[in-house]
Amino acid sequence: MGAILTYLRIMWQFSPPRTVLFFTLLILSSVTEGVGLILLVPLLGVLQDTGSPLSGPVAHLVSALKSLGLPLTLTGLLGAFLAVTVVRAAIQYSQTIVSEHFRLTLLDALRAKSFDAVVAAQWQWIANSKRSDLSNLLITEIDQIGSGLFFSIRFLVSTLSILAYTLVAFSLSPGLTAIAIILGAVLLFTMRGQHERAQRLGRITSDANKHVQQVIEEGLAGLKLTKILGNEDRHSQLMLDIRTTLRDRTLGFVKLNAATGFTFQILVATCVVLFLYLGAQTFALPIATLLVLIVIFARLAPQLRHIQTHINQISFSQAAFNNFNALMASTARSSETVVDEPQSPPLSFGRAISLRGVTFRYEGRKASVLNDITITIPFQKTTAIMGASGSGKSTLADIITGLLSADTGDLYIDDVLLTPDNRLAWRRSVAYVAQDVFMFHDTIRQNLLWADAAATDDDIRVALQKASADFVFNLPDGLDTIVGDSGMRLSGGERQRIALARAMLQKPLLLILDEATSALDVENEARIRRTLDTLHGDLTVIVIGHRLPTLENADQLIVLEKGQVKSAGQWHDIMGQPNKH
Ligand SMILES: Nc1ncnc2c1ncn2[C@@H]1O[C@H](COP(=O)(O)OP(=O)(O)OP(=O)(O)O)[C@@H](O)[C@H]1O
Repeated sequence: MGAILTYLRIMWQFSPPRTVLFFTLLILSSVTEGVGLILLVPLLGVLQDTGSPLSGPVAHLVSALKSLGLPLTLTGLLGAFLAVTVVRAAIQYSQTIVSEHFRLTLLDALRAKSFDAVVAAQWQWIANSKRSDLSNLLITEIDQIGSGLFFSIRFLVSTLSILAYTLVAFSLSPGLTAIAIILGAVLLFTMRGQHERAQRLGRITSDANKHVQQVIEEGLAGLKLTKILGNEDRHSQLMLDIRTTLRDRTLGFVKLNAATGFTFQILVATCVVLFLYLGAQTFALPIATLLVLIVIFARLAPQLRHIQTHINQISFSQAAFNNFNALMASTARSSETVVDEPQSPPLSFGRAISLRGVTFRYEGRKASVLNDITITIPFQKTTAIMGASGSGKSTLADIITGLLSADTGDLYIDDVLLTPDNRLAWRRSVAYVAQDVFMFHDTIRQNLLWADAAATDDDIRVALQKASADFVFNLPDGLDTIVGDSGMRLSGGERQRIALARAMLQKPLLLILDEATSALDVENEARIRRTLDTLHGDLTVIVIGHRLPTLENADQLIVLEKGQVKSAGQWHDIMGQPNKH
């Protein structure tokens, strides 16, 4: 019941007017259903020509029909019955469309909300998250929530129908209906163990779905390694195991639903037989009333069974809903508190970027990765950062771009302290090219336009030339060449040069190259070096790397060792040899 209330709350929070419309249609549908049923009593009376006195709501309805000028003949009553049925069908038609539209837009909003929450989370949260769990939540679990919503709506439809039938039955035979209500309540109570089982099955199926997503994503991403190691069979076996687990879980739930339906059908049929026997023998009801009660019970029985399976389905979807809530809570705690409007201008600077006593530790790690870093990156100069693998160079770059925030210490852009409020504005001034280049499965042009959607072909040409990536123009499809998954159809060096061109299109104030020339051959590395030379004096550049040729033209060299600045100064002071600048 708690889950249904939760779904109702979500519906209300999403759109109060649509919730009101949905419930209005639901109530109208039940009322017309009840009226149609009550109409059957005089109709059957006329058919049988019993002339037995009418009482309760039947009498009220008949006098209402009389006052409307409707003759209480067979034709008049059949006409009224047909009219009520048509109205009910029209209401049910609208109700189906309204509720499905409501459900789908609500689901869409939940998907967008969770995706936006992930995008707005701090980089460290994103880096620590399991990609496959996130995609499972955004695709499969949201679909599960959609099914929970669907069955909550069906539950409400069935409940109101049952209510309408019960009210009509009560007006025809209060004693008999009272017995039916008590028996119905006992039935529902005895079945509650099924709901707990459904909830448990929902939880384990949700875990199995996560695992499937992980195996599929990692399997596809690691296919090259799989083939080289000859591990195709191992991979297929892994997939088979997880598919079997998922199939067994799903089958378990199907069996649970089928068992619920089986038990319920028998119990309900027994009750109906009992009622009709009591109605005819003990309560001695007139035949018209008895016939209507038969119609009511015949309709009531499947509705009761549906309600059971609906509750099972809703309980099953509970795990997905809990995961969604956990994600929203976790992203809310780790959200970048950005006051800055996305359209505000990039944060500019004209003197230096300064880090003062910056310390940083990754969550779950005992030791700090960066310790008391105090450095200055001068405006329009080139700074090289060197250090052994794991010394903290990339982490330092992430702090400078504002992707990570220091645990202690400050980052100043000229005299402006970097805070959550101006972090986005600062990031718009920074271009970052990493060793692993990310590319969309799209054309080279679209990959470049990601940096500046308004760039013209001329802008693109200039950027490609600057980045020594004019090989693009020799490709058969030129800018319209599809790069493949993550740029797989290009060489590592080609990807790096396109990434550099993309950074150029951004027209940044600070360009960070994090091992960005590691995949280049000597000739292309020399060309990039020449590009950097032409940018020298116009752009502030940070080059992170191990390879001396790319670094040696820097104005300043910072050497990191185990997260600390080992030395900082001019190249020749540290390396004992002169450079060009
Ligand atoms: N997301 C993370 N969570 C936990 N620890 C991390 C994370 N990213 C990096 N580290 C750890 O932080 C340390 C510094 O990593 P970093 O990538 O900054 O080093 P680096 O100097 O750039 O190394 P390389 O030259 O090999 O790229 C390493 O010990 C690494 O294991």
